[in-house]
Amino acid sequence: MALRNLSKLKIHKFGIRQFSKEANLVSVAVNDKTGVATLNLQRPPVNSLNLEILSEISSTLTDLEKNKTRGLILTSKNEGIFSAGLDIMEMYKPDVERMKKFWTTLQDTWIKLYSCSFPSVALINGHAPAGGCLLALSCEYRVMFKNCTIGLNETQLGIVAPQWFISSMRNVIGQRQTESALTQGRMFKTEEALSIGMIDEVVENNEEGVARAAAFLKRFERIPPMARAMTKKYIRKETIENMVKNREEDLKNFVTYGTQPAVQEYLGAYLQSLKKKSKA
Ligand SMILES: CCCC/C=C/CC(=O)SCCNC(=O)CCNC(=O)[C@H](O)C(C)(C)COP(=O)(O)OP(=O)(O)OC[C@H]1O[C@@H](n2cnc3c(N)ncnc32)[C@H](O)[C@@H]1OP(=O)(O)O
Repeated sequence: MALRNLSKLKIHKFGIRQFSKEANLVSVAVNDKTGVATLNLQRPPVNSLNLEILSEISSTLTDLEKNKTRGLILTSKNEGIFSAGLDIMEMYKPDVERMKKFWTTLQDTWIKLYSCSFPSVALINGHAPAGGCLLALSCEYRVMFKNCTIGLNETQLGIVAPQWFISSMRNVIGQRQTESALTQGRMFKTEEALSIGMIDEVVENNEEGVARAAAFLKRFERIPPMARAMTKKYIRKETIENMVKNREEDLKNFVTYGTQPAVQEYLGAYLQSLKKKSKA
């Protein structure tokens, strides 16, 4: 078995092996022929990122790295929503110890995804606000469904995107577009995201999305993996090192800032507005 730490192995025809974690918040399918792993986010209802799903994504990335995966497609089982971003319940009226663990796990997940040696594609088959956008930006290529939205909307919630969120966006769309997008907390429609280079391709459906993601990964078939991985490492080095160097301070900032009464008020009001909308 290639991925020892992943449980519930099932062998499917066409050489696709399906893996699910015990808690089933993510599932992984590895194509035996190409070595490409598809990591599905599957936390109902909207793939919001809480401690548990982040832990699963993080440990899956470790397993994929150990098992010399040839490529990653990160997507959602819940068509229509890629990920609703960080689970606001982890930040609203938090238990501070859990809040720290949550943030540390988010940092770990980002470091692993941003620095993974294998090529990565986000197949954004639904809305991708905030933390969902961060996951997509951390991949090397983005393929997105029509009629969806993506962006770092933190300022709209009255919160501030951390430096490494900002860097992840700046490295894709540049300083000017990032400043404009983040100060407004702007969510981009698919076509707008394409026009500013936040995504690379637009697709009609899952079948086309998987094909386009696979076509991107195929570009590396004849590139020596070590040369590819080292080049990616050099290009992303500064962003990763800045984050790693400052991660204690980043954690401290998150807790201090996140627990401020004004921020709690914004988060509470935002949660209420989401709930009201879902009941309407
Ligand atoms: C403080 C330092 C910086 C911290 C950085 C934070 C970055 C973040 O990621 S903050 C999170 C930002 N996320 C959002 O703003 C997205 C909010 N959600 C949505 O816009 C929509 O839910 C959606 C477009 C993703 C999906 O819309 P849809 O109509 O399909 O579903 P809803 O009816 O809105 O939601 C269903 C259900 O899920 C709850 N929910 C939605 N998003 C979140 C979330 N991020 N965290 C927790 N819960 C969420 C929503 O309240 C509904 O709950 P109920 O069914 O109980 O009413």
